[in-house]
Amino acid sequence: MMYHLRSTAFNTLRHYSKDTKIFSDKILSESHQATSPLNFVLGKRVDAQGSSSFQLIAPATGKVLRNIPNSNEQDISEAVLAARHTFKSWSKWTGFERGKVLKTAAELIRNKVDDLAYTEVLDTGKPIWEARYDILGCADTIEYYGGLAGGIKGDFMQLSGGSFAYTVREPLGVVGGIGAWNFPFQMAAWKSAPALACGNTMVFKPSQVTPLTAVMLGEIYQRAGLPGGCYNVVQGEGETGQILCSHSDIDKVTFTGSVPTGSRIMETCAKGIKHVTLELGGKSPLIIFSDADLDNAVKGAILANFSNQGQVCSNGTRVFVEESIAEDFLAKLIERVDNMKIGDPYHEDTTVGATISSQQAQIVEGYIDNAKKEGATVVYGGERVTPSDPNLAGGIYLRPCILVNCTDDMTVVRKEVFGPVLSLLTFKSEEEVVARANDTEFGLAGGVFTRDLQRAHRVVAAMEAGSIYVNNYNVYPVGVPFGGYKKSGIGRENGEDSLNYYSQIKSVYFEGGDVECPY
Ligand SMILES: NC(=O)c1ccc[n+]([C@@H]2O[C@H](COP(=O)([O-])OP(=O)(O)OC[C@H]3O[C@@H](n4cnc5c(N)ncnc54)[C@H](O)[C@@H]3O)[C@@H](O)[C@H]2O)c1
Repeated sequence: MMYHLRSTAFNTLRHYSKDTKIFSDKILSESHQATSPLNFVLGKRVDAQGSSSFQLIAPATGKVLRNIPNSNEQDISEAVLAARHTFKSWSKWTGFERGKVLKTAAELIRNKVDDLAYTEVLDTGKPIWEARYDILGCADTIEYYGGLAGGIKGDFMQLSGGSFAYTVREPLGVVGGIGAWNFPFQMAAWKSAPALACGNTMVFKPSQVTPLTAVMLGEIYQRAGLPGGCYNVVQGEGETGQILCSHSDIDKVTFTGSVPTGSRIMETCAKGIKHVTLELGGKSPLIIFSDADLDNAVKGAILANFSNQGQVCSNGTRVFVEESIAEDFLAKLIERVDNMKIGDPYHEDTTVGATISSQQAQIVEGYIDNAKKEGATVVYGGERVTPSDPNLAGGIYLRPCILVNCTDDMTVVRKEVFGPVLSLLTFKSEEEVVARANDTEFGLAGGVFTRDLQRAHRVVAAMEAGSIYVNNYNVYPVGVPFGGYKKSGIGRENGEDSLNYYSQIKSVYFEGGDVECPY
């Protein structure tokens, strides 16, 4: 994910600069984040008690920032207990009152955007303007759910003889949230805002790779008037996530991450018959017909592959280009990608920051090597770049990679790479390309570039995916639902529909006459 705003706003933000402040704010942010406790329970930062720990490494520099203890059963029980206790009162607030808190939080996020963005870069290595963009999008999302909260309501049905029925939309209880590392603040915001709007409370576990900004969101909610215990954070690796999902007092789990972890979480939740929402991986197709506006198609392909260092779940990494324009498309694509600036993510003009970790970089490079063995050709990039600043020597910077001579059966074309690797495939007919586009276990997103309206609608109708873009890619305006078909997930986030996944319906029958009983 995820760009919420229209592209004009995107360009404005891209050039918004506070260069002179960046360095000092960055240092401040680093020192604060290196020492303060990172669990958040009952409205306060607290240290976890677990005996094992993990390292927090800044992707931009490769430097170890600190060790963080894994939250153990005791830590999780305390957080869940706090959430359960506060649920009793929070769920009785009116939707309008809950909405006011969310709207205040959105404003506080906007006021704190630089601090949040610096910290997000520390965690992720993404370019600062992208981080700022993500954070402002989250403020919009939280405000959006603040607006919806007051309108959450049930139905009324008049029945015969003076009887009637009504429904009440009630919260589920305590929600366990688990996030991935590519959009850390967004995971916390997209899950907590609809959950809180419905009257639930939450215990959120960010990815161990990016633990910092989910806690800052807790402090913002607190300042906005959210009662302590409504939103709690526990830090830890997979084992901590497992304990959270298995806790008997968790009513629902909302998860973003890979398919194998999602499958394990679903299994765990099945034992307790818990509600579950899964936002999982993808291998999405982007189809470019010969009548498309070529410049826009090239821009779309870049948005579909290379933002956030290619670490975007909805990326359209299988780029199908109609054979007759493939050569022109490739030439324009290479020219534009060659303008991308790789380096210090804190610089406003950087467009490719650091890959999240050395392990992830090795996975990406493994896919590229394997693609070459299977017959693909690297026509651009794929190699490591060493920035001139020695401070960045420990970070991993990968040049975006374009592969040609690809076939549908290659590993790189079938598996989610989660890095900046575009596979270019060609096609001859609409029927052929739609069948090939759908030939995948995933169904998160897809795109089509064409000027032919009827064809656009035909292709959209035939594509098996949860989000489809026509003549653009990876745009996520606030309010538009997001989620996957097939193995890409269950449920939807971002949009009114999300409220259905954080609430349940109570139906009430009221008898207006005497009881009719045949016995
Ligand atoms: N569909 C979406 O909205 C979306 C968005 C972003 C990322 N993703 C997907 O996320 C993946 C990359 O993220 P990742 O590497 O962090 O994924 P991951 O599955 O390795 O980890 C995700 C989270 O699950 C936790 N976890 C690991 N094992 C667990 C267990 N047994 N029980 C409970 N929690 C456990 C991790 O600690 C982490 O917080 C990609 O597949 C990407 O497509 C999907």
